[in-house]
Amino acid sequence: MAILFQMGVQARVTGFGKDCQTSIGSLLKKQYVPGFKHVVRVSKKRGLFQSLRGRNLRICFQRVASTVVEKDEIEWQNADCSAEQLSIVMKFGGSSVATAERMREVANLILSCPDEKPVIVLSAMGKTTNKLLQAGEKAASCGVSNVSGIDELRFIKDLHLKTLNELGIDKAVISGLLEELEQLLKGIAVMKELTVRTRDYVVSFGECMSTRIFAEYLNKIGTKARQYDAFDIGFMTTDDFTNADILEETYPTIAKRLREDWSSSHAIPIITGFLGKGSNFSAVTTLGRGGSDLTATTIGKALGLKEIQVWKDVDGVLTCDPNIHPQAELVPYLTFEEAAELAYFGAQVLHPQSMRPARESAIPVRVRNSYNPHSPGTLITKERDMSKAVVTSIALKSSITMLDIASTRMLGKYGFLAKVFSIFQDWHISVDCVATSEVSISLTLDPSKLCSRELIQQELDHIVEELEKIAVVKLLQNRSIISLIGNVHRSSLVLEKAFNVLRRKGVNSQMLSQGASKVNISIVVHDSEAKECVRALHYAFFENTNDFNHESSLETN
Ligand SMILES: Nc1ncnc2c1ncn2[C@@H]1O[C@H](COP(=O)(O)OP(=O)(O)O)[C@@H](O)[C@H]1O
Ligand SMILES: N[C@@H](CC(=O)OP(=O)(O)O)C(=O)O
Repeated sequence: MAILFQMGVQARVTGFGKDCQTSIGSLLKKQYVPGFKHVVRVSKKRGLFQSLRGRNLRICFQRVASTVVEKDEIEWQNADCSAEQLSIVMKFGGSSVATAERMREVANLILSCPDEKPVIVLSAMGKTTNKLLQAGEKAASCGVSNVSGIDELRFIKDLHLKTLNELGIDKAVISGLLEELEQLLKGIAVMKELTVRTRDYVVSFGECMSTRIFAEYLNKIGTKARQYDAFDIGFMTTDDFTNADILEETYPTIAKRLREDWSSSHAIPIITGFLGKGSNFSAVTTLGRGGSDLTATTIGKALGLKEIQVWKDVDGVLTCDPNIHPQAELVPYLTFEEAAELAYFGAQVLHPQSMRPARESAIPVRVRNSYNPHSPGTLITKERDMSKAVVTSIALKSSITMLDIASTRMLGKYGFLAKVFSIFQDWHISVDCVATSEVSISLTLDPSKLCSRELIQQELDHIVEELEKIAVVKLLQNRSIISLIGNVHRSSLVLEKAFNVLRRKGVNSQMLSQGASKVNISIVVHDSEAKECVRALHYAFFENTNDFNHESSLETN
C-alpha cells in the first residue's frame, strides 16, 4: 500500500481496500490522470495524514519528483489506529447533564461503549447558561449589597452543590469557581454595566463547572478522566464576543495537546463546550448559543476522529421543531448541506456553524437522544440517497427584520445592488434571504448578528438613513422565515405544494427565496401566521399520505 506524491502535489493511491480509497477520495479532490488507476490531488498534507487516522492500516508514503523516487521516504505506520486511540467525540447538551441522575446516566452511556475511546464535550447543566445571563443582567442594576441575593445566583449554587452532594463529590471541586462568580457579579454591580466581554466571562462558569463535576465523578467511579477548559488548550477565536468564530490555528494546537496528554496517560478528556479564547485580548469568548456542537465538530476535525456524536433530548433531527408541532418525525439521514441549512435557518437542534468542520473533514455526525439511546438518531454525511426525498425538514426563524428597498434611480442603472450590500458590509450585518427585481430588493437580516449587539434599533435607523439616499425603504419587523429543506430536483413540486397550502390558509407570502444550492426554499410570512403555516406545511408534506411526499410516481427533473 503506498501513496506516491508527485512534486508534492499529486498522489497515486495503490493497494488500498475500497473503503480506504473512497475515504481518501471523499476528503481530497479526485483527479483522474491517464495511466494512473486512482489519483488524488493533495490539498493539505496534514489533512491527508489526519484522514487516515482511526483507520487500521499500515501505509507507506513515498515522495517522488517526476518519476524519481526521493530518498526521504516517509514510512508512517498508522500506530494511532489501534483500539487505544481516541476514536470519537461525544457531545452532551445541557438537557443531557441537567442533574446528578442525568450525569450518572451519561457516564453509563459512555462506559457502555468500551471499544470507543471518546473525547467528551459538555454543555452547562440544564438552564445554567440562561440563569447566568439573567444573573449578570440583574447584577448590573441591583447594587453590590444585593448580589448575593440574586435568585439566579442562588439557583446556580443550589443546583451545582446539590449535584456534587448526590454524586458524593467534594464541593472543593467547584467552590473556587462559585466564589469567583459571585465576585465577578459584584464587579458588574460596581460598574453598573454588563459588556459583551463580561457577559461571555459570566456564562463560561456554566461549562467550567459541569465539566469539573463530571470529570471528578468519572474518576470517582474508577474511569480516568481529565478536565479541560477549551480556552486553555488552544480554542482560539475571533474577538466577536457572544458569537465568536473558531480560528484555523485551533485545529493543530488542540490536536497536539490532546494527543500528547492521551499518550502520556489514557484519561478521557472532558472538555468545556461553547468556549474559546479571543485572539486579541485573550479573553474568554463564546461561540453563540448552542455552541458546544461546534466545539465537538472542531475536535472531530482536529483529531480526524471517525465519528462525531451530539447527544440531545430528542431522537435526532426531526421533520420540524417538536415544540411547534408534536407530530414531528425523525429524519434518519441528512447531508451536511441540508443540516447546515436547517441549522442556519432556525432549527435549534444544531448550532448554525457546527457542520462546517465536519463537512470539511467528511466526518459523519450522528445526532442522538441521551434519554433514548436505543434510537438510531440522525446520521449526517456528505451524500445520501435522495431518490425518495421531497421535503426533508421544515425550519422556522422568527422575529426577523425585513427590508423592502426600491431604487429611486432610473431603470437598469448599474451599481444599485453593490451599493445596498456595501451599506450592510459597513455595518457588519449579514443578510439571510434576498429577492431582487431590476429596481428593487427585499432582504432579511440575520437576527443572531443583531441580537448580539446593544444598539439594535439605532443601528437599523442608521442603515435605513443610508439606504434612503438611494432608495425608498420599508422596514418590516416581526417577520418569520419558513425554510423548506429538501430535494434539489423537486423544487417546482415543493413550491407548488407549499403555495397551495398557503393559499388554502389565506396567507400571503411576503418574500420568496431559493438559494443557489436549491436545498432550501425560504418563504417569509408575518410572525403571527408562522407557526400555523409550519403545522399546515408539515401536515401536507409529512402526514397526509395521499400527498406529494409519499407519491411513488413522482417525476424527477
Ligand atoms: N428540527 C428539529 N429537530 C429536533 N429538535 C428541534 C428541531 N427544531 C428545534 N428543535 C429543538 O431543539 C432541541 C434540542 O436542541 P438543544 O436544546 O440545543 O439540545 P442540547 O441542549 O441537548 O444540545 C429540542 O429539544 C427541540 O426542542
Ligand atoms: N450552554 C450553552 C452552550 C450549549 O451548547 O448549550 P446546549 O448544548 O445545551 O444547547 C448554551 O446554553 O447555549
